[in-house]
Amino acid sequence: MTTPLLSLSGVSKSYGQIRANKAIDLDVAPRSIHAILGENGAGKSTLMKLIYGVEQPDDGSLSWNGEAVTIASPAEARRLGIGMVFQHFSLFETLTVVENIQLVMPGRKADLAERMRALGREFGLEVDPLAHVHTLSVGERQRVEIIRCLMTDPKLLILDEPTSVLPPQAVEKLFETLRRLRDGGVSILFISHKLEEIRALCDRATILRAGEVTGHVDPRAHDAHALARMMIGRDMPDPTPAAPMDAGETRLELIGLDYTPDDPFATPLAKVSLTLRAGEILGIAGISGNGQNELAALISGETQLGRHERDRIFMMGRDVGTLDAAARRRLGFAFVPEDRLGRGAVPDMPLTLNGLLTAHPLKLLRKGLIDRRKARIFAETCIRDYDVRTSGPEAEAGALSGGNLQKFIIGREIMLAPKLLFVAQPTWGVDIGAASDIRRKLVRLRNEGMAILVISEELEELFELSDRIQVLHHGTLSPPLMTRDTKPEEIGRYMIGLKTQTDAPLP
Ligand SMILES: Nc1ncnc2c1ncn2[C@@H]1O[C@H](COP(=O)(O)OP(=O)(O)OP(=O)(O)O)[C@@H](O)[C@H]1O
Repeated sequence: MTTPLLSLSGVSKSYGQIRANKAIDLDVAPRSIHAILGENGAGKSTLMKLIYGVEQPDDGSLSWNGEAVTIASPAEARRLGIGMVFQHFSLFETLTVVENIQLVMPGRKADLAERMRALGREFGLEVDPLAHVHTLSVGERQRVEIIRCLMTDPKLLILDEPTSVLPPQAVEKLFETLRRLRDGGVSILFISHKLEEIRALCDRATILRAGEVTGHVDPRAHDAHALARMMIGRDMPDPTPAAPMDAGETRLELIGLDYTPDDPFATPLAKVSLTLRAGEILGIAGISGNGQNELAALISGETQLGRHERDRIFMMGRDVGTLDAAARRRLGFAFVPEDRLGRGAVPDMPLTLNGLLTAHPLKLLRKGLIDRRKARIFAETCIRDYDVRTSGPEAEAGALSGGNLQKFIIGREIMLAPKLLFVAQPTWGVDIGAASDIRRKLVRLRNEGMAILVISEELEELFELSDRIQVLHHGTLSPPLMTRDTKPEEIGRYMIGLKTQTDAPLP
């Protein structure tokens, strides 16, 4: 048997009472693409942090090419030949690509640019080294991050949910790159919740459940259902069907909304119109960076229109364009932002107080003071009903795994029983079991008469959820398309701009 490139034996890590990794054994073979699979909170990120030297194991040992090692820091990991591409990019927008590389790597600009181009050609990672980062698409930024790692000549590359930020075309390209890297002698550890992707890409998979390894398998030999069962220990439920509904009252209306942001890197919006009624889910498709953030800020009230701008944004029949977020919430509006830790929650506050952030109108305050008992019951209910895996309501939001925090925030907003719910990327980073629960809940709420607006980059998700879909491209919105009469390819044509706002939808 060939010596594994990396081998973990009996590795454990606890955070206080939580045993995030329990006696993990893992061998990563040379020249392999190895998936790490598991529900939210199963311990995947913790394991990667141990391998990259961000955290130290409490117990167990690691070996690299057959020799025992201690990886005391990320710098040490890089010296060994371990690179990590993070989910959140860490590039400076106003610098060029090569200037960003220069920050972490010695060398003349011209030489670095040449090495970048050579790596780009070899691995299909084309990016112009002289381009400013703010002009790059998400896919290109990710390529820069990967190139930056490759310049240190790693033998093992760790990618934490790299596809969650990419449009479908870019995913295929990334896979091509990863296969070439493997063939060139690099091993890859790949974390993803998307089982079909793992089956298409990876030669091996290790499955974690509640911090423990529950299996090492060849993912190509099992279908997605079987993998899901190993991960969550049960079968996936079927989706809830949408009940036929009569058109209800209009709860959200945008009429010819134009918006020119102050930020030169933001996307202006032009003539955006949509109507959303009670008992309906409207999906907004599109590749990120086409105005999603700007539109979300205008609808949520984070951005307000100038005083002279009237009759552009209506909620529950009221002109709300100039109202702030709190005033819109008082009308029965609730919002789950895409950015969970920045806008959705305060990381170093316990869940009880994070619940209060938006749920205080549910009489969780008494004479201006927090009613601790009620606030606690609210957080406990949310944790129970939305299957948030955490030590309890006093846990800090920042200590939850990404997917579990998402479940808490969605639960908190739904518990407000809003008339109009707006969810950006409802299942980002959420495992497949929890994602299907969230979708079923949204459809049930729609069946009960809630109006729901969903922004998502995942077409499959929008097709499962939405009654109608509109596509955002370069700050303009396509006409509404009835989901049941529309094929994904047609949405795809709007996504890349082959069809435009003024083209009539197909009959
Ligand atoms: N800094 C921390 N402090 C306390 N608990 C933590 C910390 N980091 C992780 N945990 C806990 O360790 C467990 C494993 O978390 P981890 O982030 O490794 O899961 P994950 O499998 O990567 O989940 P996800 O798919 O949601 O990202 C969770 O219960 C989490 O709450």
